[in-house]
Amino acid sequence: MPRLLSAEEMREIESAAMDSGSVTGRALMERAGQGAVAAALSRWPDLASRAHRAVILCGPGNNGGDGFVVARLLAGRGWEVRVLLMGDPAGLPPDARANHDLWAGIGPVEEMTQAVRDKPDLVVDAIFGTGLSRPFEAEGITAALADMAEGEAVRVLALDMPSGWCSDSGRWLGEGITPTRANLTVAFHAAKRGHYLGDAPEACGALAVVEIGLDESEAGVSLVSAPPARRLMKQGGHKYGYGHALILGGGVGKGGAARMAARGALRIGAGLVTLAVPGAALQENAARLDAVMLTRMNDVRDLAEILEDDRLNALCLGPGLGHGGGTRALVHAALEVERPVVLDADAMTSFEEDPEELFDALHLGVVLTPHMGEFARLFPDLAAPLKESPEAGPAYSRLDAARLAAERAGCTILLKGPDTIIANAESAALHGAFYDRAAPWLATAGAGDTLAGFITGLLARDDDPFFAATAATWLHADCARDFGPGLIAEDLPERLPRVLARLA
Ligand SMILES: NC(=O)C1=CN([C@@H]2O[C@H](COP(=O)(O)OP(=O)(O)OC[C@H]3O[C@@H](n4cnc5c(N)ncnc54)[C@H](OP(=O)(O)O)[C@@H]3O)[C@@H](O)[C@H]2O)[C@@H](O)CC1
Ligand SMILES: Nc1ncnc2c1ncn2[C@@H]1O[C@H](COP(=O)(O)OP(=O)(O)O)[C@@H](O)[C@H]1O
Ligand SMILES: [K+]
Repeated sequence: MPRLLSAEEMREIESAAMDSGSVTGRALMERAGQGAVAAALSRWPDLASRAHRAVILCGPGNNGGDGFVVARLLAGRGWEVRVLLMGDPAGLPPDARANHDLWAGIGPVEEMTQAVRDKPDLVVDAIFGTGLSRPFEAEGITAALADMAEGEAVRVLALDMPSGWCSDSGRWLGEGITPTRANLTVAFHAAKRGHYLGDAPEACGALAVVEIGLDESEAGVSLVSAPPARRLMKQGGHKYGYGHALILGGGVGKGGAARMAARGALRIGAGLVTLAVPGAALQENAARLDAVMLTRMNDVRDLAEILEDDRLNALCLGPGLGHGGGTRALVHAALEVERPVVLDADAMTSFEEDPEELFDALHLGVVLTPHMGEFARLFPDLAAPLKESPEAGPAYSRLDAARLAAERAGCTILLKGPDTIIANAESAALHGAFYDRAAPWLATAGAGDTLAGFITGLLARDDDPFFAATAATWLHADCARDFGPGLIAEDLPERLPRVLARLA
């Protein structure tokens, strides 16, 4: 899986390479500029066909240095280039200063003021990249940038990050200021976490990652990619070899969520799936189910009896289960048998008065699948800082929140959203439904229930919770993308065969 870096990890990789003597900062900066120009011309071939006009906004650090390189390269292609600098050239770090001086031999460096007015073909945002450490206060500059960018024909190219966005958290660091936006963001060496978190991906427009000659490393968190097909296919054997998932369902008229979860578990390859519902709801469920089996479960005693069959090796509680003491008792009974279990929706919310009661009972085989609202009920202190405007970068992120929650809960947490985070005590991974994996059709009722079912099905197949959660998330988004507009949650399990066949 590709790795997503924090600003600090990126700096460590750069310094290690420079200290080893394998590369200089100047060479890295030159390649960054070259990569950015190449990425822009490849995305917008009309810009490659003849010379155009560019305005380049350079900041006081090395991001600004990249901007000077881009200015020089475009001028070399015959472009008319206007360069504006925020701050004093004397304060630029050495590599940026060197590139400033090279540019100064070609054209003027204007002072960046709020009064920039222009309508170029390309605006290059090289104000701040990974070094943004304080709130972004340049309101006039962002307004000028937005003004220049207005209109169909103008393209905004952001170097590393649209300025003002925190590259660690994907959060906007300019409270009260209209956020910057780009049409294309070019990241150097590796994508940063902020390219896949919060609102930043939308602000980035498209994302291109360019090589600047640094070695791959194990630093960072994984960006979830396609799961290996061999772990998802069936290789002969008996249905019990693929496990038996038990999904708990709600009462009369409340069974849809659990039925979708059950169908998801079966489609993803659990050998057998049984839905357990109160006696009064048996008939309506029987009318809606074929391959999914049905059993009666009126209360926690019934559940304990059902669980005496230890072939039921993965459980799912939450979708449509109802809120309150009855559900809490069921969750305790399910956790006591120490089998892999997904706790979703009502199974989490039922503990909002006393989350510790839940945490005390959790074990390593559990996957909690909250969306942000549910997360805030179980981990109010970890969610609260995400609602406040960050004061400095690198800012606290959803990734940080999910990791801390996983540590506290002692299990795997899957924090849902367009940026889904999967974390346990050892690892974290991020699935970004952005760029070429956008799946906005997942914003539909019941999408989360099917995801819970997908995870449960993989747990029944004996996959470990972290793999089950990451693979299910990827498949879930792929089903949505494969279906496209018009998607409703029932469609998700029905798309799995196609998605799985393509992976095979
Ligand atoms: N190192 C390399 O070799 C390579 C680096 N590369 C490029 O460098 C970028 C990282 O460079 P960077 O670390 O210099 O950070 P950058 O984003 O330019 O900003 C730092 C400057 O902004 C200032 N500042 C911060 N916040 C502020 C605020 N709110 N308002 C006002 N000022 C603020 C801060 O001031 P300070 O906090 O130090 O006082 C400092 O002057 C990276 O994104 C990539 O583009 C590539 O070329 C590859 C090779
Ligand atoms: N805009 C979006 N882009 C990508 N994925 C999304 C988007 N909105 C929601 N999702 C995904 O859809 C699912 C919704 O789950 P949830 O909020 O629990 O819905 P429900 O409770 O209706 O089942 C999650 O997996 C979430 O990651
Ligand atoms: K930038």
